[in-house]
This record gives sequence, structure tokens and C-alpha cells, in this order.
Amino acid sequence: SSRSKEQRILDFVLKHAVPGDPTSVLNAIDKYFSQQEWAMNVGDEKGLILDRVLQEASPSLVLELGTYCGYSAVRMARLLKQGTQILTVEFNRDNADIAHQILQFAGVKDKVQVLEGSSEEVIRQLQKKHAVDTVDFIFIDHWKDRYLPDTKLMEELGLLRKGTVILADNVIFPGAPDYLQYVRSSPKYDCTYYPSHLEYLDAEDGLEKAVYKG
Ligand SMILES: Oc1cc(-c2ccc(F)cc2)cc2nccnc12
Ligand SMILES: [Mg+2]
Repeated sequence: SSRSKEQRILDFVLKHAVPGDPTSVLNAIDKYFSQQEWAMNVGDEKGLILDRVLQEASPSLVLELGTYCGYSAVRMARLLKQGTQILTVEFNRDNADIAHQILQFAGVKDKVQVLEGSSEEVIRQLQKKHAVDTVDFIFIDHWKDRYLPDTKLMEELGLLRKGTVILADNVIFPGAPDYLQYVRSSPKYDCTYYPSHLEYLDAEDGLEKAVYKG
């Protein structure tokens, strides 16, 4: 049977990147998508914004909603100090499996845990099953219609603390208007918009940072 796009990404990484070198894995994935075929990685332009906002937050515990092939998890893990943990949630089992292999190859497996399941399910289990108290940094990059309900759920469960940074991809395209409206109008958040472009294309997109005020 023909290999999926995600399997082709893995093959390309195994062939063109250097084991244990996360930057070479990012470069290989970026190269693959800008030359071969498009896919929904955050990409290198928005990735640079993620790098800066993450380093500024310097978190100990990161939650990512939407792993896909692990590009942004590798991106974050390469910048974080030893002892930092990234929990990344992926709904699609095949993608989670590809991500496992890419994270392993990149040498960041000890910092990243891929949790398979729906974001709602996994968020509900974080405190009891994964011994999470509060999360320091959240990268939201999954399905646009889950951005708002998942954020409200994390508030309700007490997973956010004063200063928790939520960075959301695709707030312009495909767009998460209900999420944007909520965080920008809520007194509980300080928001900043980072304009950029859709990964590897010219369309306008951007990242929204919402800092929880506790
Ligand atoms: O960064 C992204 C881009 C797109 C996307 C879809 C269709 C297009 F035409 C262009 C871009 C979908 C995404 N889904 C989940 C998480 N991130 C996504
Ligand atoms: Mg995205």
C-alpha cells in the first residue's frame, strides 16, 4: 500500500537529518514541505515566533495540543533546559506513531511525552493520571473549533496559574474567531498578536499570545 504523507515525512527525515540533532530534523521537515508537498506544520517563520515566546516564558511544564508529526515538539524541546517536560496531545494514532519516531530520532524523547487521545479527554486526565498541578506554557495547534472549549476547560480544572502563557497557531487562517474574541475581551488574559504567514505559503496568518492573570 502506498505510504502516507506523514510516513513520507518520516522517511525523508531518517534519510536527510542527523540522528540526535533536532535542528537538522527541523531543517529536513521544512525542506520537505517547501519543496515536495504542503502539510500543517507550524513552519519556520511562525516557528521563530514560537521560539522567542517560549524562551521568554522559560517553562518547566509545556502542554501542546496537536502533535501532528512532532515538528513543533522537536522545535520546543531543542530550546528547553534538561528536566523540562513537554506533554503533547495527538488524536490521530498514525500521526502519534510517526511523531514518536521523529522525536526519538531527534534525541528529544526524554523531554517529550506523546499522549494519544482527544484533547478534551487528555486535559481531563492531566491532574490525576499525569500528576500535573498547573501548566506553564501551552501551544494550541489542533482543531480550530476546540481552541475555546479546551481553554475554558483548562481554566475550570485549575490547570492555569498566574502567568501561564497560551500561544495559539492559526488564529487568522484557518482561524479561531470565537477563541480570539474570548481571550481578547476577557479580563483574565493579557493578549498579544504576532502577525506572520501560513506555513510555506503567502497567506496571512498569525499567533496569539494570551497570558493568564490568575
Ligand atoms: O497550521 C495549520 C494549517 C492548516 C491549514 C489547513 C488548510 C489550509 F488550506 C491551510 C492551512 C490546518 C491546521 N490544522 C491544525 C493545526 N494547524 C493547522
Ligand atoms: Mg497550525
